[in-house]
Amino acid sequence: MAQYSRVSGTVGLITLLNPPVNALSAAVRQGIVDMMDKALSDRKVKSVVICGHNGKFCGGADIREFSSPLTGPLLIPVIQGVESAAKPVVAAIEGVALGGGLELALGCHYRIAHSKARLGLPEVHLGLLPGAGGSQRLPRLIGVPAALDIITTGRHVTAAEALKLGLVDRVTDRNTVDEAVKFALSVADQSPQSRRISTFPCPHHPDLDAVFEGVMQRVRQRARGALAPVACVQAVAAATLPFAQGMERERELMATLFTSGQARAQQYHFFAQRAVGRWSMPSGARWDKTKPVAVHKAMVIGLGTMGRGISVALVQAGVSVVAMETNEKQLMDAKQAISSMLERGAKRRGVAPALDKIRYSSDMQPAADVDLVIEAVFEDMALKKKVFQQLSALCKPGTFLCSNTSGLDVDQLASETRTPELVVGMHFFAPAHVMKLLEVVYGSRSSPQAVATAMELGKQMGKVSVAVGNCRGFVGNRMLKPYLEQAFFLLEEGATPEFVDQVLEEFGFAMGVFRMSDLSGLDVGWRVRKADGLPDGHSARIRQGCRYSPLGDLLCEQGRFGQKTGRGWYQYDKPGGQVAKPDPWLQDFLEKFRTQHGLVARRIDHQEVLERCLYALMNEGFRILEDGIAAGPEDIDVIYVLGYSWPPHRGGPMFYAAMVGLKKVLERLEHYHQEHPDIPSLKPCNLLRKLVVSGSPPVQKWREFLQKPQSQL
Ligand SMILES: CC/C=C\C/C=C/C(=O)SCCNC(=O)CCNC(=O)[C@H](O)C(C)(C)COP(=O)(O)OP(=O)(O)OC[C@H]1O[C@@H](n2cnc3c(N)ncnc32)[C@H](O)[C@@H]1OP(=O)(O)O
Repeated sequence: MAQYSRVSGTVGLITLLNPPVNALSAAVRQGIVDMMDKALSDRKVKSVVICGHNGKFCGGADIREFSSPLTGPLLIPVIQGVESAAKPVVAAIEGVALGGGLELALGCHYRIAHSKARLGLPEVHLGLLPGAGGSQRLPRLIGVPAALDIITTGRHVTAAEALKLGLVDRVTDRNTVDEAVKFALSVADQSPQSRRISTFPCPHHPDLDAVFEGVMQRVRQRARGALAPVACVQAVAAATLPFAQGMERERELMATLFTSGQARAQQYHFFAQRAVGRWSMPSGARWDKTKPVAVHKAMVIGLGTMGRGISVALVQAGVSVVAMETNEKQLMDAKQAISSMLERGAKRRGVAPALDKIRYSSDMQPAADVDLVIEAVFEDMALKKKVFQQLSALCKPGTFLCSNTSGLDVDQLASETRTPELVVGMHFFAPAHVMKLLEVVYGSRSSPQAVATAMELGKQMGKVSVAVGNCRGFVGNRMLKPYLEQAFFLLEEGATPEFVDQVLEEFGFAMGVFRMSDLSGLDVGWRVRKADGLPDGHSARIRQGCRYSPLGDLLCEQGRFGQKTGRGWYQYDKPGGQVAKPDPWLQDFLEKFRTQHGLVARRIDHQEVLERCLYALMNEGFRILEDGIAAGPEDIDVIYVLGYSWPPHRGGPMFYAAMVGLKKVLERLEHYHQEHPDIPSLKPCNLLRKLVVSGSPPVQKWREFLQKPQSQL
């Protein structure tokens, strides 16, 4: 809804009221219409101010309403009503003006923003475009290139930048509503006619065609098959037409996006990112019943790539850090690398680098005086255990002990300490100061407070933290295993790395499975597999009675560790080179391998690559839910979109399974399992069967079919 009052004698003040972000629900839209009528019919009122309740102008259209039939007045005529008002209307922008919120502000005749306000049109992240006139008014106000940038990236603009761009008329550090009221008084006698953006011509640009062409090319490259970014460019292109025609084009494009599965997927992802914050543990402990401990000082042990990124992320979150590394050369290199990362980050954010927040050590002693330790040494259980033993002896009571591990048993590490309840896994993703995902892994003895503290620290570091149970590979890497496995089997059966990667990249992954393996290094998984004992000789393709592909191991034996060695599944021009080229050596190697093992190469098509890789991965996701390692499908989907480059416009693997149809996924898995009975990951899991028998409920209902989560090893 919206509230109305008359202030300073002649200013009608309309306050949008829909906590927490004053989203433009049907009631708010109706409120704007009613309160505008009131202000316009009140003869004492000479000008109007629109503001938002509780320091937030407006977070945009109410996204929750998108999934049900529309009620109440439409946003476009509501904004047109504001723009065509005969009395000047001023938007008082505090907090955020996003999406429909900014579109409403663009319908006002003046915009006053608080210096800390953020403005933007982030609809592209929801699979949409600014469809309430935003794609037509913004370019008219600030020009096509700036509008294209804001609309296609969906980025938030600071008040300072907004002023520079001409998006707002004034920025203030004072009370924004008071300033807007003063401003409204000063313009009360002026006609709003010349301030209606819809009447502006689109500003001239010497080579608009080249601008659109360049942006469209960039957008298509980045979009990975997403429709919205392309539609955003098309909508802005229509701003060169008369306003009414541009609006019609905006409407057509919006209608296509609105009904697309992509918009549904991206809106699901929006809410899933928020849902994972409401974590729970097998004991019943929950996010809203557990208070995290504030972390002021932390120690990072091991300054390889991960330790450096973690240190930077902690410092940027305002935490004092002791960064520790025993190897002198590594320590020196890390100091330099961390300082320059901090300097670059500070420059980007327009602040001073917090170099004084970090100090370095070559021994463990400072651990005695910190609130939390993140161990980030090499992924080796014996080494990590030793570190945890030392920490247990050194740390003051109450210090949280966290391991940055990508899949090792957190319970084993905890058992090396006197305080297993204070031990959790914190699985960061490289580069740790950039990637948004954090898996927080609770062991069987982790206390709710340890989990709450790690979750909150992750949030403070700008991450989306997902609490997961303890099992090999946790959620992300556990699901990666059957996916990789299928890719290897497909090579054995006749596919090439280039073809498999092409299919997966067309699906929307940033990189296919083989390019990704080359980038992360083939030796990492090899070392883990060797520790488990590799099969050899005639049994090379069988492990524990099941089909096993030794291809990755054989490549590593040849010193082909991927991009860093210049050779892996592809060849590169030099070690560390970035351009992957098909390698004739590999082709020859695969042919010899097939001959040696009596395999006959067959033609493998696009559908088989997609189904075998993705359905095996999804099947493992169902198992993870069944085992209680993830509390719900949203947790898995957030992990895959934010950590494993799953395309956001496909929602995540569990959402995608529901989109494809659970029945179809089940049937295809049954088919492939019949063809390959020696591959257990293709055997459909019970939860999938149960969901199909129950009529394939939507993903939002799956939690009702899950057992209480529990830690399983
Ligand atoms: C017919 C269509 C016509 C016109 C086109 C217009 C389209 C749009 O406007 S689409 C919406 C565009 N706006 C956005 O994308 C903004 C989305 N929100 C955010 O980015 C953030 O929430 C925020 C920056 C506004 C605030 O961030 P923060 O303080 O970190 O809070 P949360 O993100 O946790 O959000 C709190 C709470 O509010 C819910 N919420 C936020 N925005 C919306 C919204 N636009 N509609 C509905 N609900 C919203 C959010 O889900 C949180 O609630 P839950 O924890 O219960 O999920």
